[in-house]
Amino acid sequence: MDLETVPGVGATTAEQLAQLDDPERALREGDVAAIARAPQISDGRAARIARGAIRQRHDDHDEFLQTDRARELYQSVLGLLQERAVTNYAQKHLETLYPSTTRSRIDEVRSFVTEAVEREPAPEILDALAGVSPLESPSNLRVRERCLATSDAETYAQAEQTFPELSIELVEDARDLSELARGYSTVIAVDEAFAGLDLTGDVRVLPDAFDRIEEVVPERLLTFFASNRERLLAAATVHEKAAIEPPCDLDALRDCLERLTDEGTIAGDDELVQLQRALDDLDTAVSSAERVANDHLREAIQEQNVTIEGADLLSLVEQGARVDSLLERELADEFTAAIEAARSELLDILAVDDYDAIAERVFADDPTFPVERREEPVGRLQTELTAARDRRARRLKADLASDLADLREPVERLVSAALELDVELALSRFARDFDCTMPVFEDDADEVCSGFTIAGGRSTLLDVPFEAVEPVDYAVEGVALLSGVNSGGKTSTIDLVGLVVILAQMGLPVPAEHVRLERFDALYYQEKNQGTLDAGAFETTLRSFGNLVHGAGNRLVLVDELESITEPGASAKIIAGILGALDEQGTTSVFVSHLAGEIRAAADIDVQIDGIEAVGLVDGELQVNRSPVKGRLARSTPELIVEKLAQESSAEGRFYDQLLAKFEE
Ligand SMILES: Nc1ncnc2c1ncn2[C@@H]1O[C@H](COP(=O)(O)OP(=O)(O)OP(=O)(O)O)[C@@H](O)[C@H]1O
Repeated sequence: MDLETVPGVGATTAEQLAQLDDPERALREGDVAAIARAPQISDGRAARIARGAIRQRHDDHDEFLQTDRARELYQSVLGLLQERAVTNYAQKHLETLYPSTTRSRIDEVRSFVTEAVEREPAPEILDALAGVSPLESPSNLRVRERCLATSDAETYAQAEQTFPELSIELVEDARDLSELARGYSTVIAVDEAFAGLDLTGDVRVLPDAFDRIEEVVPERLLTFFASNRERLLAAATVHEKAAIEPPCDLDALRDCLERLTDEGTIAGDDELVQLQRALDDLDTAVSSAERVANDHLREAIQEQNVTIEGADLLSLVEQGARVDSLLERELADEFTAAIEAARSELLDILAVDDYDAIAERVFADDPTFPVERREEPVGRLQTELTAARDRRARRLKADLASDLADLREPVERLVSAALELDVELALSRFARDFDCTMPVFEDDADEVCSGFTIAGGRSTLLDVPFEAVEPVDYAVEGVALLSGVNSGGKTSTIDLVGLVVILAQMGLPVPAEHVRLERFDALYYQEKNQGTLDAGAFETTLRSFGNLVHGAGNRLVLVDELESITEPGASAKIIAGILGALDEQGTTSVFVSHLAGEIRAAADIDVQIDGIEAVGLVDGELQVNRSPVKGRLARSTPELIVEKLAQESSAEGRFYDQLLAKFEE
């Protein structure tokens, strides 16, 4: 795949993307999190690139959202979806959902969503998802006790690429290798030519080292699993709680993780622990053994009455004989017992098998007081224990790395599946929280409909809790004016229309009992202006409508109180003209207006007027029927208040009757 063919990806971005492990997969699957891992690519940019790749796949090049308000509605929808995702990954992935004009893209998402909404968003799954995130490969791993050696410059360069964790050394002959073996615990020679040579030190000749990466650097796998432990365990729990078939044996995975420390070394091996402990305790164990022997001897000497014959005393004094010989003669048994006690103390503390012979040599059989260690056997013990520990650790690491190698690829799928589930659950939660249903597109249905029909629609964007939102029925084919009392819900109704159409064209379910619509090419939503525009701004707004009425295709146009841009008389004429042009094009349009009557009067066409009516005034509060009534110009709030005053029998009754009659003219 040529990355530069993706819309929005130039030469520099293509280079940045090429540094990913598998950029084609990331683009194909819309994996925003992976794309964002490329250098210099922000999350927002990654989402745009992923959307570009999807658009390219569906040959979907038209922008559906044509105005700021349309884009704002889309962002609100996205926000509601993202709030329902647990992982950062899913939040970003949801940004690849956009309102599309192509049937293949809408159908693709619809089939994904149809399955997703069946998923039960159980709290224990959501809890487990909190611990899942994409797997990471630790980048700063260094293994210092091992090196790789070659005599070939090309192999050297290749080794540097393949084994960034190891030092790579250039050598000429066996002597160089043996020299290296003094500085490293293990030297891995990769040239065939070194096989069969007499090499000293731990030098392994592995000409196929490049195919045995796990064996050469088992630490790479071990640290990968150690640093991703929590994510892997969480992803495993997600699979169990959601009853999804895992791509690997989860017990085997857990068992492997238990054999690893957080640093990527071996955990839970008794023998290794014993060897390490013996090494750590060696010095204190020897000191403790010395103390045992000397305490024993001190006690024995204190209790002893030594009778020295004159000849012996003379010999001691004249020949400079040491007290040792006296000790040997008089306290031989006690000395033997003291040395035995010291040896057994040492072995008890070290608690490792197979080292008795060396440990026994730590204390000499020749009687001395005080008893002191011999450094040579202590040093031997140190060397032998270290070698045994390293041997054991190496073997266990190799065994574990070989078990982990089988899990390396499945765990990627394990985590991906958990993250994808989060995307699905976000959609499922959205559909459940807002009682959504799948909309029906005109081109899916037997009966052709144009425009839209919403039954029992409830906006998710209102300033009241969703449970308190009153359902709205509204259908428009062609152009319509929407009239209604102040605060009756006119803006909220066209918001609902915009919201429903955006969701439907994203391929998502909509918050309504039933929705039918045509597949629109674009959404123009002109929000209400705050106050009259100056001449320049007025001209710009008019120009935007000029462009709109010249375009072609099935567009949806929603406009809120356009009359506020200029004086009422002129507004009514302008709106009537725009409606006429839109009607000619067959565009579906809803214009919210307080001047619906005046506009109809100025229009050349028979414009449909719908009305959001107040059904009465209770304690000064308007009671509103939120569903626009077809073909009815809604009475305004002032008219309702005048009517109420006229009905109340009062001295001014006649005055209010006359006022009311003015409204009915
Ligand atoms: N379907 C509904 N269910 C419950 N409350 C609603 C509904 N529609 C609107 N409302 C309430 O009515 C308020 C006013 O709605 P909205 O702004 O849409 O009215 P409007 O007719 O456009 O007002 P204006 O004539 O002042 O522009 C909303 O803020 C909301 O609290």
